[in-house]
Amino acid sequence: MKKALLVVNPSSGGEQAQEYEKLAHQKLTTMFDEVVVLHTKKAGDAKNFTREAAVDRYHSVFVMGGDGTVNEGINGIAEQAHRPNFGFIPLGTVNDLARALGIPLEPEEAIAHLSMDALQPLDIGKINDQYFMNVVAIGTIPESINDVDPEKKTKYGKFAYFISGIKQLAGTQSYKFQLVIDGQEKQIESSTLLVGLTNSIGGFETLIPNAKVNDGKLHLVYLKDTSLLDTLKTLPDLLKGVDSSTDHLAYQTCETIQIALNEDQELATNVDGDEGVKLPVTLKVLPSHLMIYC
Ligand SMILES: Nc1ncnc2c1ncn2[C@@H]1O[C@H](COP(=O)(O)OP(=O)(O)OP(=O)(O)O)[C@@H](O)[C@H]1O
Repeated sequence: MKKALLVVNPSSGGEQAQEYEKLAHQKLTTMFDEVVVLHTKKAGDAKNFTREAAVDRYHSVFVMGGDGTVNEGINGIAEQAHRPNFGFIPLGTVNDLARALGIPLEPEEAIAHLSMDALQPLDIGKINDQYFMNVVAIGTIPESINDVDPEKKTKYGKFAYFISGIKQLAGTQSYKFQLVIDGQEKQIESSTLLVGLTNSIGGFETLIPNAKVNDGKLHLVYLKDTSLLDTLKTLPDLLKGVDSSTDHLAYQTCETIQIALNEDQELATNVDGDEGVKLPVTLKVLPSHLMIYC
């Protein structure tokens, strides 16, 4: 008997949230013998619900919500011996994983698009004890995103991130990072460093065009900037999409990376759009760790 769990974040999806839930439930009942629906009430619920479903050996788990809910859903199953197939209906403002997988951004279309046969392996990343599916960002611009008021983020979406990033540029500060990339030590100075798993970062779908969802690689991009003028020089290269190092940006792929600050400073990471752990961090890729409905 095939059993599925649908986790719904009722705070995502606006006025039509209930209608989307009804449609998703109807669709899943055509695919599975039993469908259990659970609603989140707070941060951490989606992770707990999917973890319990993995322990109970569900065939598949689905989440409806923004990238935060998708990240939690993945964190719930990533460490389990039995990992149910994972699916999601994007209801957020950024939806990077949906963009990377070509899942329709329109919820009704995404629901109609779900099929038992449309499954593919997905790489996920691990940062210290936590999992991510899109990006770990560190430095001046990500710090400013960590400070965006969650209500504004929901209301203005990508635009809020953009404005906060631009505002922060005025006070660009570079950091001296100590990196160990696949065992090789490297000292760099940069305002902003990204480790991506997919081509879509912060809603910009062509930022790392070569990053495929199951290429078994982490994609490291960092700005070679130490002043506002340097930062501005990186923008055309960033907007074009990063597929090689330039005078202003560095790009390389790897499987593991350790990131620490050289000096005695505190810096938090941003993991899949939400504030994450502080440096130092160790990141690694878990190739094809999950099967995802796409
Ligand atoms: N019932 C609820 N009411 C209010 N907030 C909730 C509820 N359930 C979960 N949450 C919060 O929603 C967060 C996740 O939101 P998520 O990122 O999925 O949606 P979003 O903010 O609409 O999307 P995006 O960030 O892409 O715009 C959780 O971390 C939790 O804090």
